[in-house]
Amino acid sequence: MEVVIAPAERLARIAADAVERLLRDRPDAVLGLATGSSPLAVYDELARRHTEGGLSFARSRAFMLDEYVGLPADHPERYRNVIEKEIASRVDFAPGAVQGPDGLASDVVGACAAYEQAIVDAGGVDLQILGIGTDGHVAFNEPGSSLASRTRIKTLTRQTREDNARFFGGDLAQVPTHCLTQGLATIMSARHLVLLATGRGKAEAVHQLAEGPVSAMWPATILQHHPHVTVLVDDAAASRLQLADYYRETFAAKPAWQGL
Ligand SMILES: N[C@@H]1[C@@H](O)[C@H](O)[C@@H](COP(=O)(O)O)O[C@@H]1O
Repeated sequence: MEVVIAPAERLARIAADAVERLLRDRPDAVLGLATGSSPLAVYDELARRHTEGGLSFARSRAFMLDEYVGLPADHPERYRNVIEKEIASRVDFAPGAVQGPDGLASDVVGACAAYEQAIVDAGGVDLQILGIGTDGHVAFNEPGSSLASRTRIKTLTRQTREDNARFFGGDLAQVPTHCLTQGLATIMSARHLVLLATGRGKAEAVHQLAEGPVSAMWPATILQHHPHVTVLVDDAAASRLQLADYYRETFAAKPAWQGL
């Protein structure tokens, strides 16, 4: 696991560099897109590079991590609509190239199995962008999630619903109680995981992710078993890392050609 500590604007550029390097090398690469506020600056940077630098997504495909259950198709907080607004509509993905779990499916089990199959049929995710919840969840794999889980329905914790109430006018009652989410094993199947976290509120989760024991109580800790993980954090999110100095020295000495 590589931990990079840098100001938030630089983190977004570093993540965008990894996406750009992948797409220039393999234009038909498969991306994994996350919602939440953490990746927004990365999406801004990618949209800018598309407009100003000719970075093309036309041959690529993308899979979303998760989706609320039951939000109407036109609800602005439905993750499919959030991803459309924040990145898909700002670049040149082909129609239908961005997929997400169907939070309105009547056959939930079938929809989750179909989503897993769609990812496999696409050849798997090459680069997965991730955020992390304050309780250490990734996608919507809440504490207690099976470390071997696949896409399925989950009940959201009160903590996550409170964290996300800000997107629903601060009204907890408007936040859905359930979601469909890629499982931890699904996420672990992606070839490169790039996780972004900023702010002191994420410091404990980031410490557990990088330095804690692997445990379902901090679901993100499963990433310690992945061979290619990049954790991009600002000073505040890094404030509880025991090995922060080592991570800083290592990244400062890293040759540019290595990329992430
Ligand atoms: N399902 C999303 C996660 O994918 C995201 O990582 C998390 C953190 O969000 P933020 O980046 O806004 O802190 O929020 C939600 O729960």
